[in-house]
Amino acid sequence: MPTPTTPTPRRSTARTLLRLWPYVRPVRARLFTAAGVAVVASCTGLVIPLVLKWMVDGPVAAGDPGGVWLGGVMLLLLGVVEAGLFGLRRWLVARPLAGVEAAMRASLYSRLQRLPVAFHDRWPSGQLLSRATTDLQLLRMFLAFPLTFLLVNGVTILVGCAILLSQQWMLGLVLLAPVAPLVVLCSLFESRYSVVARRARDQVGDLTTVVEEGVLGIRVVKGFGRHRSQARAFRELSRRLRGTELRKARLLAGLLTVIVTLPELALGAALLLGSVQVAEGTLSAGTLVAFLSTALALRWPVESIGFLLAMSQDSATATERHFEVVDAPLPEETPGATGAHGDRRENGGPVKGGGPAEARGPAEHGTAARPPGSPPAPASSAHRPASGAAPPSAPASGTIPPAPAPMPSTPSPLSVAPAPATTGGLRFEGVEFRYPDTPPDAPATLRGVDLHIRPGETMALVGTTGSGKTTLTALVPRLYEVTRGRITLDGTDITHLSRPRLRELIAVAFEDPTLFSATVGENVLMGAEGTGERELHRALEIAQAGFVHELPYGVGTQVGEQGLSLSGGQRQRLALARAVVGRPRFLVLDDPLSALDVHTEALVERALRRVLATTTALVVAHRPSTVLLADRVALLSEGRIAAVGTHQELLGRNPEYRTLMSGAPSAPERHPAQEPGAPPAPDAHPAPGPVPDAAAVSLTAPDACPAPDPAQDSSLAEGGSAR
Ligand SMILES: Nc1ncnc2c1ncn2[C@@H]1O[C@H](COP(=O)(O)OP(=O)(O)OP(=O)(O)O)[C@@H](O)[C@H]1O
Repeated sequence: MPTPTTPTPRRSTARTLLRLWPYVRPVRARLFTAAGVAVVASCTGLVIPLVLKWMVDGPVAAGDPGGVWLGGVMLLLLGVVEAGLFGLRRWLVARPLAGVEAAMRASLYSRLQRLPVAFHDRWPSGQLLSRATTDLQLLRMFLAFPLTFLLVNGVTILVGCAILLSQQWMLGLVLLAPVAPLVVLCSLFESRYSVVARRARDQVGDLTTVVEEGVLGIRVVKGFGRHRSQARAFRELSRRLRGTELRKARLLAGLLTVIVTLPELALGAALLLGSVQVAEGTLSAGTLVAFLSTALALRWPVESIGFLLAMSQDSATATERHFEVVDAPLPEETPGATGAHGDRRENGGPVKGGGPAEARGPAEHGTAARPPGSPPAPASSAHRPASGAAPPSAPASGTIPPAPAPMPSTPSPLSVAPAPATTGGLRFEGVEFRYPDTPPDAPATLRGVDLHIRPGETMALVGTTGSGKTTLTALVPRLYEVTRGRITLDGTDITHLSRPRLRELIAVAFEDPTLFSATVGENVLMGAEGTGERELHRALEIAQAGFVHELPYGVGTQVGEQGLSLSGGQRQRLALARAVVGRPRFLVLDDPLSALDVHTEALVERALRRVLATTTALVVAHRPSTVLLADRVALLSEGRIAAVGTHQELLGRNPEYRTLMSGAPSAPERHPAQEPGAPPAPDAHPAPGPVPDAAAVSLTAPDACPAPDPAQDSSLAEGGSAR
């Protein structure tokens, strides 16, 4: 795929511009009519010299004032008609071309939304912004002006040349003599100008990136007093862009000089020759006047060719850049991926111990069909009692009521009965992941990750910074595609689910809580389309986001761009509310409480516990307090799951985990049995004792114990829960 630094190989200008046809097609009738009107208007202008010839050779020569007046009126009428037709052309194209620009922008934007995160990782945002704004403006201008006038002026020049030749073929040939050198010159200009035009557009994109970074990062720039270095970077890029624009101007000036000079020389020669012929009596004065008037009427169409070619080149470059994004391959959908219908739970999810929440019929769950060979559904996957579950009649109190009784139905994946504990839940099987820009000789970020989060279970994911936790969580909603292995949700490979379906099943709260320029309510409800006020308030309560009620307009308050008018902790709570508002079946939280104070964190944890009791969740955790939300903990180390167990188990037997949780700066020890990739095993040397914060950790001990999973490592099946 091309990137801003590796543009697509250049096609001819005409072929590149022809790619605009699908956008122009809907307005072709108006566009062709407008072009026809402009041709008529331009040719009307060419009739004026013929009327002049008639006047000079007729009424003027005969001293007939009535004829002269008649000629004058005819000239006036012709001028009015020409002006009126050009006005009509403008009116015809203005509205449809604004529509073409809007359609192109919409298609670009929709493509940007659908392109994989890996694409956005590689493309600077300024390059995309400039493609969506200035490039498209340029294309609209091209369709409105140069495209029409290339045609109009071409036809005018041809008709004009025919008139010249028919009036006096010898003078006509003199006037046409510069055509051959001009054609060669124009083609040379095109090849040189196209390179510089592309460079200029890309530099505009780079400049936009710097402006965007400077504006978005204004706090850092000011905080570190970096405005001078930012300004320097900006000036340097501006200087380069200026240089490129000057090069463009020089090329265009060179072309224009020749385009103006050669026809002027030819016109001078024709005038001289014509005057001699008039003097010799071989040419009438009227014919010479008409000839010169026609030649002068062709001056603008000829001289404008330089500008029109330059604008066409700029537009071809903009078209190329537009299609580099629009042609970028979308992530592949597995043929037959299951449906896009909603599976939002109205009555809660797979309630732990509260009944087979996943055992719901298609009437309740949409129409997704179970692929052949899907495992049969067992009676229940719940393995601990639901804590804090409210009865179905009172679901808005921050608790999630148990699911209704199973309905007899045709099974469908992820929407009916729970899969067996061995295959149900969220499972990573031999998952390997390598970022596209990772050098081939560098190790993959994730290397053979095997992890099973049982239905209804909460698994904490811990690991040193940069160990790949965020990367692993990003694979679940398919923000990136696994390089090898697979991820299953209740036994169904996520690549067999359509993306809308997958997004319905999984909610994610990222480490960096991005908010949009919208109201608080809109930001939260983004997590579940069509969800009402009640759910919104439930989600805000879970996330302990009561602060929104103190905002000037409550949930209707606009948050600034990227939510920067809110504190980090407030943004994080809104992001958490967004994740839980749709009562997702699977929840992926990337360190969701990192920006909260201890008091708020405890409150959020308490509410979150009730949500986690009804979902299958993977929670990236850096702190023991977050780890305690989980039933079990997985330690990610050097791209592999190095150990899985309860918090207490890992504290007892895994030195690396102990070090991580205690915050000790020393490098983690590693027992041979815990080499990366080795199956989790009990520590040969039991832990020497509680880590410094273990006592604090046990103070917030949980209210539920997960049942052991025989499918998991037997060493992990024993021991109590950290909760
Ligand atoms: N978009 C990307 N392109 C290339 N490499 C990346 C990208 N994002 C992350 N990485 C690399 O992948 C590795 C894992 O990053 P990741 O963000 O998953 O770590 P993490 O465990 O979540 O770290 P932290 O605890 O600091 O959030 C790092 O070495 C990082 O440099």
